[in-house]
Amino acid sequence: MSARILDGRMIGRAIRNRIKTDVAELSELASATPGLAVILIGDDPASRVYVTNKMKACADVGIRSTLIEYPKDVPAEALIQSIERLNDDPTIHGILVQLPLPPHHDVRAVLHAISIEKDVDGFHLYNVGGLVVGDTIFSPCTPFGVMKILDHARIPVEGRNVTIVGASNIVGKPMALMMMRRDATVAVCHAKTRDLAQYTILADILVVAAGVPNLILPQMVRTGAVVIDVGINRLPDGRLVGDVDFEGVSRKASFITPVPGGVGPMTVTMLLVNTLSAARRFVEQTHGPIPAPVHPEDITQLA
Ligand SMILES: Nc1nc(=O)c2c([nH]1)NC[C@@H]1CN(c3ccc(C(=O)N[C@@H](CCC(=O)O)C(=O)O)cc3)C=[N+]21
Repeated sequence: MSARILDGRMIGRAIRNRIKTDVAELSELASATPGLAVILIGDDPASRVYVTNKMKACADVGIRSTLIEYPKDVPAEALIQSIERLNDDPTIHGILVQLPLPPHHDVRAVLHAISIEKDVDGFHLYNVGGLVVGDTIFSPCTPFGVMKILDHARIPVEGRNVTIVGASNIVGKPMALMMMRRDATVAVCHAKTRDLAQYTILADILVVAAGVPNLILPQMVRTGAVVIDVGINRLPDGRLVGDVDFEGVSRKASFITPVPGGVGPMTVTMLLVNTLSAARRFVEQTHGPIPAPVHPEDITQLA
């Protein structure tokens, strides 16, 4: 068997085209151009590249974005004040604090200063809790992007065995909740899991977000499985690879996401989706209901 490639750039492009239309419509209808504020603390070059890419993606669909930079030793109070100003700014609909923060910063305190209505990363406790009970305002971008990839390829989730490798707050745990919401049977594995293969081999859908190159080998994957690789690892030779042995596993899986060009571009796309959704919400709260977007299916919904 040779797996079909789930092309995150292509799916992302299709969604971004629709966002572009919706952004233009919202700008015209309510003169509210969606606005995203990105806060970057410190001088991590990788973070800078990610932030630049996100802002470029915003520009492509007509979302205004503002970069606010702080040195790594910015006092906590200054940071919180800056976030509070953005919370009160009617031209800003989404706020993103680029992670990881430099050491010594209290990540929780920073994330929880963000207004839940502007928390387009979905990292605030309220939105995490919303995900648990099924009525979140914003879903975290990476697992949200994974769901959109599956939906786009019409891969059913209900009743299927989903194994998630990685239990982080930003990928593994919210991924598990989204899959449970769709009536999958979910196993979550992590660094302390004994005999990982015992769980991965059961998976109809395998989502890997561990940050370990070649963690998933062909013998660990069931024939015909759908394999979603969330890992991003930079090898010493400069190559970017996921957590899955792509060559080997492609021969066994029915669908597979590549790295690069799989989940990564979808993460950025879902940030745009959440920012659009935040702007719509703002307009509705200040001016009352707005007509539904032109598209029959609401891209901002988790489904
Ligand atoms: N507050 C916050 N929100 C985030 O969403 C967030 C964050 N902090 N910190 C870092 C991680 C990582 N992340 C990625 C986004 C896009 C790609 C992406 O576009 N990847 C390309 C390749 C990019 C490259 O060449 O390096 C791809 O997979 O094709 C990857 C990773 C968002 N993150």
